[in-house]
Amino acid sequence: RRPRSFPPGPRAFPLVGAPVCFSSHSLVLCLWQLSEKYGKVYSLKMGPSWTVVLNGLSALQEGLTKGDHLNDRPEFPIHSDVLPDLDTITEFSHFINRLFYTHCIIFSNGHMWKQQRRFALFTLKYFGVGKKSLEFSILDEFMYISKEIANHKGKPFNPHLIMNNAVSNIICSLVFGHRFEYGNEKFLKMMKLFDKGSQIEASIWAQLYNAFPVLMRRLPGPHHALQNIYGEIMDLIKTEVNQHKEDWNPSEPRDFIDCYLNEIQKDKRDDEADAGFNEDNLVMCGFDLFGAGSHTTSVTLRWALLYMTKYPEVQAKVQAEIDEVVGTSRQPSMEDRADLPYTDAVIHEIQRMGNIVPLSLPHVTTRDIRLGGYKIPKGVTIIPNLTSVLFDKNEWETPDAFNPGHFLNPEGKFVKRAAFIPFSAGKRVCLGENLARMELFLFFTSFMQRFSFSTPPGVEPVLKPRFGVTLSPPPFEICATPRKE
Ligand code: HEM
Repeated sequence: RRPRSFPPGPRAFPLVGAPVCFSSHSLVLCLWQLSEKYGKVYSLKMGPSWTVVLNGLSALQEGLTKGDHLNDRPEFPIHSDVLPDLDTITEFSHFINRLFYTHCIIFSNGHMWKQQRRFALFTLKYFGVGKKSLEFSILDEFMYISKEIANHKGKPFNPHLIMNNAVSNIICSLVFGHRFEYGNEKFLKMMKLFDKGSQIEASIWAQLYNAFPVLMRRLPGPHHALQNIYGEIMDLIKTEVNQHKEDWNPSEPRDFIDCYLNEIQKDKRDDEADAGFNEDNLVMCGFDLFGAGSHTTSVTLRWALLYMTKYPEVQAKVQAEIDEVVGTSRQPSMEDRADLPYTDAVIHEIQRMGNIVPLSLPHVTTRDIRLGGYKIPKGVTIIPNLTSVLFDKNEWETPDAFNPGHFLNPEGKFVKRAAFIPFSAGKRVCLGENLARMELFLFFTSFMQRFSFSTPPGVEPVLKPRFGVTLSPPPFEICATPRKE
């Protein structure tokens, strides 16, 4: 039964909750449509637990940006509860499995989360997010993928792997201090494991596990493979940590791992700190940065290419602007952004329409609170429905159409929009927002400067998203024609 003074919502059935929202394909649509019936703040039962969904900019702002009562994450049994197969995993994986996800950035809470997040933000900034050094790494990486793309000689190819490789290498440079050749065995293994892991996380098995852990623990299925997959990724990161320790010089940190090793020493000296800086959490932080940072940016870049094939007139306008401002004799730089308002608007519109993290990540109430006039008790899961803001007809002139004009004033200057929140908002806003924005701008402008993209002859671009860990484009092939130097 719905608790008294709780927000309204669809009828809940015993055990299953609101079954209408159980199919992953329609979950985003379903949650959005329910707001038309029940209002901006409504509740529903997902499996056996109550969830409150926030819709529209003002409800999200009220929930996420005022106070710290929504700063925590709920616990997911699939992360913390699946028992490892002790015979097939290493000792280290076993240790990780027991602690799984309790102490890293994305799913940690309280003091630990604050310290780890603050450190990660500081370190990403130190190694160049927003600075020239990282800009060079991104532009350098573009030269590698540009060669790969040129090798296809205008023939159709699937850009999925190329985008993944490029973006993952940027995280590798920051965390490990080096990039990998695309054919490197270890790199390929890591990409494959992350792919497999996110497929399971996005499957109905994971949803069922989180809803009915006691039952799913006893039933066979792919959900049991997750811990081994993640254990293997952790082992790969651990190898990098061990290599770093061999020639680590505390006064000259080379990357995220070196800085974290320094922090571990500081934490050991300070008995009071208890901020969780230890080697296991270092590995988990690395895992989080890869997990959250590679797939998201790579999916957005794939949307970008797909939208450019769908709207060749927009592509031509972007290319004309880049030709005029940057020319062809040098690579684009972040300093060009202010002079490329149309290109910037197109990137923002791709992110709005791509809507890759449609329901953000879940939060949980840390105490009894009032939201939208309703009383919500401590411990209730909150879903910030970003889709309801990114497609709100009261916020956008043409919410369902691809229209870069949403981000341009009548003089053609770029304008910020409060309802542009693909990275969410508040204290738990995406930690990699600045990095992602840099990557998207530099990769996209470089693509447009060097190539023209089109669909293979006779093929129409399909923009219907696939629901997984993110909303991603369906697999597609593309032709890249080099532009004149
Ligand atoms: C286009 C690219 C990206 C999008 C759209 C995106 C979106 C998001 C969203 C919606 C959240 C949840 C925020 C919330 O809970 O309210 C999030 C969290 C997070 N993102 Fe991103 N993200 C992107 C790229 C990145 C990158 C490149 C990194 C790598 C550094 C990253 C690291 C993280 C982390 C660590 C969190 C968890 C933050 C926390 O719990 O404190 N993201 N992201």
